Amino acid sequence: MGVPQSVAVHLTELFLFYPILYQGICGHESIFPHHGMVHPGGNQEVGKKYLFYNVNPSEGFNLRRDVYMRLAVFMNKWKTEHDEWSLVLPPWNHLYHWHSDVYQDHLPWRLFFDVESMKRFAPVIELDELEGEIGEIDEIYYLQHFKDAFSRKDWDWADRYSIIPCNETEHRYKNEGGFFHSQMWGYDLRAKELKCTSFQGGASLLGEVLSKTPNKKIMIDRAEVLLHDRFGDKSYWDCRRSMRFAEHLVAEANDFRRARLNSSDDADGTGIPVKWEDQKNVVRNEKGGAYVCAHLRRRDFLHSRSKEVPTIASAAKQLIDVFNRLNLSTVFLCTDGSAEEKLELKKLLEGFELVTYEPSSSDLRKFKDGGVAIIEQAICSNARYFIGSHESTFSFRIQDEREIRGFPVEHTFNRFCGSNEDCEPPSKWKIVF
Ligand SMILES: C[C@@H]1O[C@H](OP(=O)(O)OP(=O)(O)OC[C@H]2O[C@@H](n3cnc4c(=O)[nH]c(N)nc43)[C@H](O)[C@@H]2O)[C@@H](O)[C@H](O)[C@@H]1O
Repeated sequence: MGVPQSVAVHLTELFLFYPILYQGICGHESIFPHHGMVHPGGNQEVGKKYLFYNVNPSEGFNLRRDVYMRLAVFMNKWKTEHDEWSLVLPPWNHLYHWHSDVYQDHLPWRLFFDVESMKRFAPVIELDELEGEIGEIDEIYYLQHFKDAFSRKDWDWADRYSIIPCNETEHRYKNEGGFFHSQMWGYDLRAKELKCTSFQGGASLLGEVLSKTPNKKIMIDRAEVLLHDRFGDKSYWDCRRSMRFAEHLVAEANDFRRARLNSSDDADGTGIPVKWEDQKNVVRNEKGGAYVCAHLRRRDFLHSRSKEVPTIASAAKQLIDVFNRLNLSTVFLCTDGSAEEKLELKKLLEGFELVTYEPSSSDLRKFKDGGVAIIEQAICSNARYFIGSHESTFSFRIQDEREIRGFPVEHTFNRFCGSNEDCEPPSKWKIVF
């Protein structure tokens, strides 16, 4: 296959960091080759079955983490009687919100998360662990909401699904040569069958789908349609705690905390056991480095949630209120806003210190946009106080991390108000063991 230009430019980097992916890109036409039966030298064990999934391309990093959790919680239960199934982690491909120009396709989860830790909660496997030639997907279930689900008052909300005729304008698959093709994660994905599926319910409804199929490679596309079976219960939190950040990102965040914020786990009382399974509870007390963390979501939120997003002047005023209340004077800011917006905020916070994480270009190549976001989230997870953005999953994931560390709830569940200065505080999703 011809190597795409963006891939060619970064081959050295790929070769250094991802030898298996390098082989996947250059050695085979695709990870889903045209005549691919299971590769004799491949990694697949006899009798193993694979559940692949994919998410709507426009969704962001932290929403995708939430979709993973819906599936992982299901797999955690499903594996007790069906240990032949593994959940295949979809590689990260240049997301809509990743604005830097570094190469960021075909990224494995281990670049961002401690996958070994995740494996101790659910049977998950990276795509590149399947080693190249995995052949075609047998069946794709392309999920969509039942028509009228959100417009009828007398709607029946019971869990159910039904296979419906596929409307070609609603999905991204092309039927060619007896296969359904789609470009996915930078590969040409091929499937024998496409089943458009109206779906309503939690991820455990997949159990019915998997029990009925004789096939071994099933994909759930538009998996964000699946809901959490139970949001915020013990299983949810076990899964969430298993999603430790990759070690190199935690190390970078810790170096930054030490150098710029005079903060460390030992000094701030924010340490947690090395293994998530060893943590049995939290002791809630005032803790964290002597700084506020602010997550200020801008860009698409300025339009999609215009009433809930503060002006920069209002954000500065709200931060000064927090400083005065807590007797602090430093804010670590994470934002997807522009350099001008950051500068404006800095000027308005005269007399206080505004700190941001600004990766060098080599840091950015190493960590990618996803890694930078995680480093910022890790720094925020250890701040004395957090204030986030309304309905941003980026903020929610910071709140989770802080729950895991046992901050007082009033130091975590706070948000910037938009035009209504007396806005509703965020829901308090407290950790459960
Ligand atoms: C309106 C919806 O909002 C949802 O966003 P929301 O929940 O904030 O959170 P995410 O799903 O993570 O998507 C927002 C993305 O924007 C970038 N981003 C946002 N804030 C920051 C920040 O403080 N620091 C850094 N480094 N990056 C940031 C980052 O790439 C992040 O994954 C989206 O998932 C949906 O696609 C949709 O756009």
